[in-house]
Amino acid sequence: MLVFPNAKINIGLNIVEKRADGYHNIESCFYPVGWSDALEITVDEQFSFQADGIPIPGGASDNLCTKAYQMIATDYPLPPVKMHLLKSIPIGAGLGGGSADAAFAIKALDQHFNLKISFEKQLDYARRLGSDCAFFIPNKPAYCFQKGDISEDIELNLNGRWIVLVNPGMHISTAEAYSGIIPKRSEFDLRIVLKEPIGNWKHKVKNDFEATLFPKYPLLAEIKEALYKQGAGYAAMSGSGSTLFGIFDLEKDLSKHFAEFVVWQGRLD
Ligand SMILES: C[C@@](CO)(OP(=O)(O)O)[C@H](O)COP(=O)(O)OP(=O)(O)OC[C@H]1O[C@@H](n2ccc(N)nc2=O)[C@H](O)[C@@H]1O
Ligand SMILES: Nc1ncnc2c1ncn2[C@@H]1O[C@H](COP(=O)(O)OP(=O)(O)O)[C@@H](O)[C@H]1O
Repeated sequence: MLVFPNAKINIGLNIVEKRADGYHNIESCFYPVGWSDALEITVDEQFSFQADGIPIPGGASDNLCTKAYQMIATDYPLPPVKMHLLKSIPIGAGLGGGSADAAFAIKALDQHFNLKISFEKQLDYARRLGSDCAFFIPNKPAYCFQKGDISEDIELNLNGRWIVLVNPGMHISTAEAYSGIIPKRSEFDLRIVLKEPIGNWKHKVKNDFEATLFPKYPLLAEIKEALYKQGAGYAAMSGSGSTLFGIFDLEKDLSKHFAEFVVWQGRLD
């Protein structure tokens, strides 16, 4: 079975408070984007995990795909499989690529082996692998809160708009990014602000990681500004960085403009 785990962006990311378990409660709109990996799962004589494409830190046993398989195999009679991942989504980039791989592995194992794991149980498995992971089970625009692992539907439809993602290549660790944050209550209810026209978002829809990461990595702020100069209706950093995104009304090829970086662009759907 072949699946294509896709990335997400965070449209607004408020870090509201530190929790007793050391994690942070957040409020964010998660939105799926088309930048994807490819994950193939086939029955084999013994379990193996192989990755090609962008090198992934850690070995096969550390990979979230392996962890997803082991977790499901503890509860269900799964045959050994070969998992082959073609990695394309940049790593440590705020795009949730590892979480997407894990969630798509859960969904693919369920479907391929007809395990009939309920939707709620798939969410629970995903939550055990990472805070971002549950979003990728339904994989549709959502308002996510608590650790980012609880969600409600959001009325936000950006279908047909053009998105440009610019990844300058630095790997920012999520844990390190959170450690520099002083949490605070959000000024605006994201669910309400996102109903306003996109042109109103610039000063209201904020990613709290920008305030600590932009001074440390000025290039990130420069790319965001460049996206606005190119006509983005809204531009921001995704998650804990280092990817910036710009949302445009009309198709705009910025691959040459950002030639020194890794760029993905396409239509939102
Ligand atoms: C910042 C966000 C925003 O969507 O995305 P990324 O930038 O990683 O894509 C997420 O909150 C990242 O979620 P995820 O990458 O799944 O994080 P996890 O593996 O659960 O946690 C990694 C580390 O980040 C910190 N962490 C994570 C989530 C959270 N709500 N509070 C935290 O403090 C913890 O230190 C934890 O040990
Ligand atoms: N399949 C995977 N793809 C990417 N990273 C993975 C994967 N499995 C485990 N990891 C680990 O997760 C870390 C970051 O995950 P990733 O989802 O790419 O970043 P981010 O949290 O910024 O979205 C990597 O440094 C890597 O060690």
